[in-house]
Amino acid sequence: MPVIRADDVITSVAAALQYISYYHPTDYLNALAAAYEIEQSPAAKDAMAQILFNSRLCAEHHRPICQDTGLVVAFVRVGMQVQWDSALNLQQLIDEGVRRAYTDPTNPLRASIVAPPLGARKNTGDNTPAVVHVELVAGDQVTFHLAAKGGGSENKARFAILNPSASVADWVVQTVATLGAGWCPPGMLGVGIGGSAEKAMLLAKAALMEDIDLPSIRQRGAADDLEALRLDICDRVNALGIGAQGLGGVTTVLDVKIRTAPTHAASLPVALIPNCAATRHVHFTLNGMGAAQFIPPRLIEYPPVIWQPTADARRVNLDQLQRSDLMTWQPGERLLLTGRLFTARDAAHRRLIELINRGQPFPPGVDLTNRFIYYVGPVDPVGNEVVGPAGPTTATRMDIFTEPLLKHTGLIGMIGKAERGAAAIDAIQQHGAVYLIAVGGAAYLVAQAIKQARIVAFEDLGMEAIREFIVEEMPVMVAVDSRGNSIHTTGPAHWRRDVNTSINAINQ
Ligand SMILES: O=C(O)C[C@H](O)C(=O)O
Repeated sequence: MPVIRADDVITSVAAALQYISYYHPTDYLNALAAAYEIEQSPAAKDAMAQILFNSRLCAEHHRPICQDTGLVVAFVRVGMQVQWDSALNLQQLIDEGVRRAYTDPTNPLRASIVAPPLGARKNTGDNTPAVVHVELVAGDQVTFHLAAKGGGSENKARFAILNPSASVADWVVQTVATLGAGWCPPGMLGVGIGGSAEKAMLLAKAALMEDIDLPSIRQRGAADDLEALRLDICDRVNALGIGAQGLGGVTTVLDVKIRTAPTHAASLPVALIPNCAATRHVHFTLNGMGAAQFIPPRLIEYPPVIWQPTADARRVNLDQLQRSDLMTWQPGERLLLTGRLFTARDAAHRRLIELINRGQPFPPGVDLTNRFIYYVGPVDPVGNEVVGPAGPTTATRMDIFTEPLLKHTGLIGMIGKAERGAAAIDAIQQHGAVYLIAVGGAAYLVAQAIKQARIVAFEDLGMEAIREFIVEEMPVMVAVDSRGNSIHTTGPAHWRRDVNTSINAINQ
């Protein structure tokens, strides 16, 4: 009877999480490289190039692909014949592995978990606890499927109980059309169909742990109804024209994974969970013979994509910028920013707005006059770094804070990722401000442009503290101009097409 030792679980979980923080799964890289080749939208192609180049840099330097190093989700299948040599329970073993991985001094990962979820929402400091699902199965080994799921894509999870005669494909396509780009496409869709409400969600999440195989299914033709459904959803979602980062383009999803379970005669539960460009998952098995080993991918097999800023990018000096300078910037225009900017995301925004509402001054060092806020929560630095990977977070969450900040602080622009809502766009237009985007999922590449970083306020918020960054040629794109025109509206509208056109494009 195999004995599973505590230390083997802890060591394997820690090694697995480090591994997926800097190595994209090969199937995802290959699928993205293929999508890059056929992409016709210049903006989307540029974003894909940044994601691919970032991936290579991370693999070379063993630093996280994305600043959001995720919430750890573990699906564990425990063989009923194994014995355990452990004083800790399975949740505690996995949490100890998470703790070690996220506080590893050679590659610290960002602690993103807050508890309790309401009220204080204090960062737990080591990214614990993980979300653990356990299934007892026949056999004499324990299989772990681990993922580090980004918050932006998890936020776009959706669920419905459809009428049994409704079309699942229609629901998925219509739902994806409402999600915006905060889930960082191009990625994957996990779909769970059947079971009960909670079972459908678990099926959708578990489906995302599978390798990408839709391109090979497309080549040989669907073997059953489920494969046909996957192809249909994939083609129709791609025909929406959302594209990489929501900029408009040919590819939004690289695969659609579906798992099903029997359900009640009255119900058709369906769950949808997207996975972002920083897709991270791995599996391993313990059988009593020691900890799992993870073989590094061969860098020589990485897609040979080197990203460079385009020659026509506008160079912007952030330290001499006036509101009036923004008026000539066009949606889709590429900029290289040099100078000083501030960072702030969810928790810092809440505090700034509280100060405004109470009529109190901002902390010393936080003067937003003629400045930009970058929505980011970076990874801690190592070695010679001034900051770790520092890609943008979803701007939409900051929409409710945008009008008061523009009105009361002299702020002239924001940098984030994904679209803005109508109220935020109105505020941007009203105040002659702009909204810029950096590429989500290219966090280590973006961080190369950050030359100095220091915390200036709310240090207790950890990664959510307000920092001052000095950047040099930070690559961004104008997403909403000072007249309120948004590339997230015009881009997808331009690239939307009927399904047949989309199938032809992908088959070429
Ligand atoms: O938390 C972050 O840094 C990003 C988040 O995953 C998001 O996509 O909004």
